[in-house]
Amino acid sequence: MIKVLVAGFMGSMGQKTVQMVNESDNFELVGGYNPGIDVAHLQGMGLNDNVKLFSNLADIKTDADVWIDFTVPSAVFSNVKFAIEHGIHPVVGTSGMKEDQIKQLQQLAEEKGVGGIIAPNFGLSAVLLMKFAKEAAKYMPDVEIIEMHHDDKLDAPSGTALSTAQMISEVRGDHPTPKSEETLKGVRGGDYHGIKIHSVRLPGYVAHEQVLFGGKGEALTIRQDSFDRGSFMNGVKLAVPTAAKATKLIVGLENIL
Ligand SMILES: NC(=O)C1=CN([C@@H]2O[C@H](COP(=O)(O)OP(=O)(O)OC[C@H]3O[C@@H](n4cnc5c(N)ncnc54)[C@H](OP(=O)(O)O)[C@@H]3O)[C@@H](O)[C@H]2O)C=CC1
Ligand SMILES: O=C(O)C1=N[C@H](C(=O)O)C[C@H](O)C1
Repeated sequence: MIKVLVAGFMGSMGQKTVQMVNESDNFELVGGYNPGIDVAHLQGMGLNDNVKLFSNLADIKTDADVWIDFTVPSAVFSNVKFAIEHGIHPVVGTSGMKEDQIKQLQQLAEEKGVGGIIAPNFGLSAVLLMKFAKEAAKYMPDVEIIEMHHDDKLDAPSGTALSTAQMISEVRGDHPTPKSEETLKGVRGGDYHGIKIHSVRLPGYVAHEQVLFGGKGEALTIRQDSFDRGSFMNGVKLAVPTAAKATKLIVGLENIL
C-alpha cells in the first residue's frame, strides 16, 4: 500500500485526486494540505481518522510515501522542496515552475535519493499531442501554439504549451520567425525560442491545445481537448508507484509510459 498526501486537496484537481486515491486498492490517503482551511472543522466531518489535515507547510508531520501536488504556481516549488527534504516522493501536476527551479529540485532529489515525477500534463491526449508535434516539427518547422483554458487558470502560458514548445525546439533548432510589426502590442503572442504561443482564457473551457504547422500550400493542425478533469487521473495513478521508487526527479509523463 502506498501512502499518499494530497497538497491542494480542496481544489478542483485535488478533489479528483482524493477520490482517485480513495477508490484505489493500492493507495491509502494519509494526509491533505491546503492553506486557509479550518482543520478542526474539516477533521470532524467524517474523514477517516488516518487522514491528517494541515493548513501550514511547516506543521506537516506525515508518514506519506508520495506527495501529490495540485496547488498554485507560487507555492509548488516550496512544497516540492519540503517533500523531498522530508523523504516524500513528489508527483507534481502544478504548472508554472521556472526551468531553474526544476533544475534545483532535480539536484536536491538526486542528493537525497528521493525521486518523483513532474508532469506538465497527466492526460494521454496531451502527451500524444506533444509527441506528435515533436515528430511533425522535424518536417514542418513553421509552427505556432494556441492553448485554451478556463478563466480561473492563474498562469499563462500553460505548462503543456511551454512543454510542447520545448519539445519542438529540441528538434527544429534555430528557425527564422516571420517579422511583422505589432500595431496592437502583444498580438503575436509569447515567444519561446521563436515559437509563438497564444493563451486563450474563457469560461466554459477546461484545457485544450492546438499546434498549427504551416508549409508551402499545406497545413497540419494537431489538437487535443480535456473536457473533464477526471481524464488526468489515469496518468496520476500511473505516476504514483513509479514516483514511490524513483531516485531521480523525472520530467514528463511520456518518460514513464
Ligand atoms: N499536470 C496536469 O495534468 C494538470 C495540472 N493542473 C495544474 O494543477 C494546478 C491546480 O489546478 P486546479 O486544481 O484546477 O486549481 P484550483 O485553484 O482549483 O486548486 C488549487 C488548490 O491549491 C490550494 N492552495 C493555494 N495555495 C496553496 C499552497 N501554498 N499549498 C497547497 N495548496 C495551496 C488552493 O486553495 P485556495 O483556493 O484556498 O487558494 C486550492 O484549493 C494548476 O497549476 C494547474 O495548472 C491542472 C490540471 C491538470
Ligand atoms: O490549469 C489547468 O487546468 C491545466 N493546467 C496544466 C497546464 O498548465 O498545462 C495542464 C492542463 O492543461 C490543465
